[in-house]
Amino acid sequence: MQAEVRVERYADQGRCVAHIDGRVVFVRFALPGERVVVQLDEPYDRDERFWTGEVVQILEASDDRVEPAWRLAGPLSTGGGVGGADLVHVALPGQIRWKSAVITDQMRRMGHVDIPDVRVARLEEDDEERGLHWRTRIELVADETGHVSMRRRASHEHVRVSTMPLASRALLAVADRFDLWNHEYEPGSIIRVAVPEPRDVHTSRMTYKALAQEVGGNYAIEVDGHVRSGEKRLKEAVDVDGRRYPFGVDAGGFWQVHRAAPAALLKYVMREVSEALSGTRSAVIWDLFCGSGLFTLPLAQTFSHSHVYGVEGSRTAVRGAERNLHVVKADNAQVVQGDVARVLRNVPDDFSKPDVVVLDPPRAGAKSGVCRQIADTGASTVVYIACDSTSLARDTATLTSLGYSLKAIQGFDIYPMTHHVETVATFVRGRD
Ligand SMILES: C[S@@+](CC[C@H](N)C(=O)[O-])C[C@H]1O[C@@H](n2cnc3c(N)ncnc32)[C@H](O)[C@@H]1O
Repeated sequence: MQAEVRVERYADQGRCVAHIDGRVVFVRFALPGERVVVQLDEPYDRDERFWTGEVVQILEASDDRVEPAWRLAGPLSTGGGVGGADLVHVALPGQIRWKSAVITDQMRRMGHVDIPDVRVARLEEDDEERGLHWRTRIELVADETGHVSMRRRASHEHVRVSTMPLASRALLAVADRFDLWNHEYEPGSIIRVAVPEPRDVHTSRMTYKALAQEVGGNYAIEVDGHVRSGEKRLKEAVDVDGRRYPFGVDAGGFWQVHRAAPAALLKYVMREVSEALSGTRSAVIWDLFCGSGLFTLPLAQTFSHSHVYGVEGSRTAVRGAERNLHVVKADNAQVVQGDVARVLRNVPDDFSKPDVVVLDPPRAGAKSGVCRQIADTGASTVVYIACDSTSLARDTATLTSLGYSLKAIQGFDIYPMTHHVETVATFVRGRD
């Protein structure tokens, strides 16, 4: 069924809200203010509280609308549907407005905090690259002929691809060198490519050949979790405030995907922690959900008279973090492997009263139990890095009910062309 609607406002998951006969419809590839024709997703049961659908025709376009720079990721009706870029129809400034509106709305409605519109920062070089070429990691699936492909939404169809416009230029150079797009794999296998960003060159000005040379052996092509080419342990470097932090990261493990995200997030987090600790010579800092130590290592090196207590669930990431700390001789940090909630029940006395807690949980957030454990320590500052603003808003409501107030909040557009956004919220103990 198709229907003509006036699009009203942004919703979650990259969709906008419209109404048909009083019923809510969540519309993909829409923008507020537009008049569009929507194809409703099947089945649209009469008893459903809301329907979902996708724009098939634009009758009145928003000023924020652009021609998708990656057609395959656009609407199904124009040959798209492969996913991975659900805001590809929106100009970059419009994407920022969208993300700011979503974070602000969720924080006000679910977090119950009275805040001005949240600022969302764009990352270095995204303007020049028009929001493309930022992914240092991609995942593809081999289609029935064995070629790399992406799955088309609402179908079992795999679409063979011959590039991936969100992939960094260094990654595309490696793909080119190995003729990834024409290679034949076992049908159904998962191909993951990871290429740390070369740091001392301007990648947009280099040929693929020169870039592949610059990358050298520091890349991984994994098939079903096994490295077929390159290195199992990748070398990442993060430059912040004139200092370079080196990290070894497992090829299949977690690392911030946007090539400029580690530096942007680290710079901001370090500033928040420095402010919180100003005048304190020796402190205890917790880094929960610490991965390979993106925050743990710089915190330990910068606050060398303090003790940093990291907690991480993945054994591989913990081993990586320990090795990373060892390489820079940061012996004032330790990383404990285990579920955060469980580990926090038995923290050694010396570290049980943190001054500052940094936490960077997965999409589901920290949840009320961990928020409570943090609040029970009496930590004066909590720096919460969130990849899901709904979870952040829910945990904000918990933290504020336990005596914290929101001191600062900023978004980072580390996932251009998608509805995803990273948010960093700083909470301090006590009321405003
Ligand atoms: C968003 S990542 C952040 C990692 C790190 N801060 C970074 O930026 O590289 C979340 C991390 O939490 C870990 N994790 C997820 N659930 C966990 C849990 N219940 N307990 C401990 N670690 C967990 C994951 O393995 C992952 O490394």
